[in-house]
Amino acid sequence: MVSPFILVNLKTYKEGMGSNAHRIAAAAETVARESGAVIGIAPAFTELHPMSHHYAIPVFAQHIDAITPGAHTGHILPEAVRSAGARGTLINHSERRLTLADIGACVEAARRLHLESVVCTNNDATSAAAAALKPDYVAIEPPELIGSGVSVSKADPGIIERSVNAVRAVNPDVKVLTGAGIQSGECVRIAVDLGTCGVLLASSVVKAENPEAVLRDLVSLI
Ligand SMILES: O=C(CO)COP(=O)(O)O
Repeated sequence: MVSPFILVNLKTYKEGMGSNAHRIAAAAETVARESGAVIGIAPAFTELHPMSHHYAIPVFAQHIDAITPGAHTGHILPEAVRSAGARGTLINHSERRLTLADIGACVEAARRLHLESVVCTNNDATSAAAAALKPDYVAIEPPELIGSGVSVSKADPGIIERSVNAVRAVNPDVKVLTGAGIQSGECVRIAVDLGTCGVLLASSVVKAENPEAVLRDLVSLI
């Protein structure tokens, strides 16, 4: 099996800020090296540069705005994310929803700047729509399971399967991730067996007493 992509979204959890972000990134680097899995993190914007500077793991922004340099205030400039060392960016996370037009513009901006794009979706219809925009990844995350501790892999494998099929029907080059409640190697294994290339997750790693142990478990069945 090809090694899965494990992307850990640190959100704005206090357990994912400052020294905690360093602890999670160092753990990700160690477990990635040991296992051969690709483990990335999506830290707060203010942590992008420290994380990309100190660790040899892919670092993703949690969001970009579809703007170009100029007179905007309080926006996230895609060029700034790139120069802070990001490899890619989430777009349209359930906690940072965008219009379809904005999603399209963000995917375009990411492509122009050689940032990998991960468009988050909430069902198979939006997964198909996202795939039509030709991002690198579509990440299907049922919102009701996000942060619930109940794994999408076990509670709703059908939504993963339908999204994989929907994305393949539109554009087979677009890779699929899944997330919401992912917490173990078994969750990752089920997701990969259903045709995804990995998982997007947060709380089980970020809020863990021992993030390294959880990361090790996540890659244990690959
Ligand atoms: O929103 C998520 C990742 O972006 C999923 O969050 P949880 O892993 O906490 O359910």
